[in-house]
Amino acid sequence: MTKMKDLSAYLCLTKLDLDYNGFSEISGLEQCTMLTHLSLAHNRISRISGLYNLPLSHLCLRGNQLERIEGLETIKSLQFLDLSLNRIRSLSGLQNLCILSSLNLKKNLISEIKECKHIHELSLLRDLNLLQNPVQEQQDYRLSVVFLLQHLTMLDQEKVTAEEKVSSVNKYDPPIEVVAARDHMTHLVYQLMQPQMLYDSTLPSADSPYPILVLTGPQGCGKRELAHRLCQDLNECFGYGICHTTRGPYFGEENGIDYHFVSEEDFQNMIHMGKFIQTMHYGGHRYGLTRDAIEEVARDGLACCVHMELEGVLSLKNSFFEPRYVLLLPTDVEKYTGHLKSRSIYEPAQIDVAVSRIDLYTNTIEQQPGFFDNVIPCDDWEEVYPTLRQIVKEYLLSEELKGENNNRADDASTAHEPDEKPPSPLSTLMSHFSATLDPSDPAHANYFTRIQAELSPQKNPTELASIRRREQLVREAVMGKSPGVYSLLFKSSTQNAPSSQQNSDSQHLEESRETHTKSSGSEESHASTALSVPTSAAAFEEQVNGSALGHAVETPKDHLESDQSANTSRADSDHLAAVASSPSSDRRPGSNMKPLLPPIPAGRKTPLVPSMSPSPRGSPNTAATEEGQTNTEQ
Ligand SMILES: Nc1ncnc2c1ncn2[C@@H]1O[C@H](COP(=O)(O)OP(=O)(O)OP(=O)(O)O)[C@@H](O)[C@H]1O
Repeated sequence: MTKMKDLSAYLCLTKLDLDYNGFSEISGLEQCTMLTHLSLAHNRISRISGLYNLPLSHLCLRGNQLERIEGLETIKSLQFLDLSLNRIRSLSGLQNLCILSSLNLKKNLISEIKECKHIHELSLLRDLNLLQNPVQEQQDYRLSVVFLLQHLTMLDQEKVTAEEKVSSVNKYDPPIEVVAARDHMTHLVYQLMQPQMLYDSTLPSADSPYPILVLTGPQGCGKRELAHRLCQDLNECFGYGICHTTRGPYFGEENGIDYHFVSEEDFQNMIHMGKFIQTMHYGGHRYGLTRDAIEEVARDGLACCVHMELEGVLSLKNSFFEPRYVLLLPTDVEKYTGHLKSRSIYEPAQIDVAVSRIDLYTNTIEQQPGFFDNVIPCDDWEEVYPTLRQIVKEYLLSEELKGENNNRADDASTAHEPDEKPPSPLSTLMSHFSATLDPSDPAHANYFTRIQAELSPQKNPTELASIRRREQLVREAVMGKSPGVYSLLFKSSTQNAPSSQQNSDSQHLEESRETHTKSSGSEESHASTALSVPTSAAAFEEQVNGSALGHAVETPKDHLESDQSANTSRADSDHLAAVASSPSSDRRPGSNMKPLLPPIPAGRKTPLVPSMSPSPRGSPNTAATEEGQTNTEQ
């Protein structure tokens, strides 16, 4: 048949199959108000019409000459639609079919993934077939469609798996945790590809994490100013960690003070050089915290204070650092918006983003109690800084007091208890940084596993030797026989700044070679060296020489002498430093062999091979020697 007949007389008709005819038009069905199933497959229909208000639930127009989807808007009851084997290019025309659950568009001419936007709102759509359409050639076609149509359970006759759904979301709209994990992974991989360095300055104590204070919160909440102010105010304790950014400086900002302003290309290169600990995209620019930025502060014997957005915090939480996080949260949106406007540097869209991100922070507080160590509402600018200062002071003071008590206790009784250690400002900060962690919190599991490992009685002979030596010196200090070495160590002075592995190595060599040479030495050198713990490499040397335990029982006098000897003439020191840093030097048996991984003191998360190559910041070895510094071994 080539023309449809008038079927008005069949009012109760529910199913009609007219496949394989020659119809070019749909007609004669207007009165069939009970018709739910209609099949007109393999005809010559080029336009959908004549179906107005029919109660169809199943419609098949397979194998016709359709070029567009039209005339279906009023068929609200449609659930199964087969338009396969046509010439359809767009999915427009389907958007009103709110209970559509199955759509077959196999063998059509759909070429763009973006066509899915027309069926994006069809929340009951479960089965979509786009097989043999040009769109299949598009890169990541399946993942993109799964992402755009998240209710689908079947795509192209294949089940959509849960893994596919998760992957698609992680690819196209990753949650911030995923972004942070990827960011961390990227930097870790690039870092591992570099010659490895031991960053002694961030490990002033093997027992505590290096203290970092992170001020976080939405853009323009004042955290940067607060960080600067805190570092000025408590400059005995904190140094400002300068991040890198690809954005240009605002008026009044200075390179190397507010940020290191770098080009996109430089930033990218730095990523590839494994410089960053974390990075983040914000407002079309990149921001990142480098290992060197932290090192710079740590070498001054200070805790590092940085500011960053939530994504940065998440990324940092994946790293081996264990900062304290203080959230500065605007609670009065109007006031916050007003403040952002008054800065006159933000576009309205930027302000909207910043304001909308408040929810990110509040949700995090609600969903992950304890995620931030402290939350300070930052609506009242007069009050914020004193509050922050108070919190930080409380950390410091309470720990200082605790430290004093420990000292006294040490004095009175711990001469026989070598496990007690007196605190230093930085170490008290560190101990506080670790003191309030909750062991039941999975976020801190890693930390506690590590602490557990550190508390383990199984220490190797070298570690024992190191611990005993420190304890001995501490007892001396407490009894007034030597200066308060712990308090001297972390003062903001270059004299006490810890040094690199290579430098420590050379120092140790110097000590070991001149242990019995008496020469005059300054107090600083004594203080600094007295605190030393053998470096891994030095420990290795001790082991090679079979003298690790010998060191363990060496007397304080030996120490004094070796410390003094460490401060011998600069020429000697330079020479030894050069020898120590020279890969070909014959400084210990087997030193001409491939470097062997020495034992790592407990508490180090990353086993690092001491590098013979100069540090990116210039050879700390040389620098330290030039400054006539003595070394603090870790
Ligand atoms: N390394 C980093 N990682 C994550 N976020 C960062 C980092 N460095 C800076 N940020 C944050 O990126 C956002 C944009 O920084 P930018 O300096 O451009 O903003 P701002 O307008 O000066 O606001 P603010 O006063 O909060 O710094 C700020 O919230 C800032 O704290």
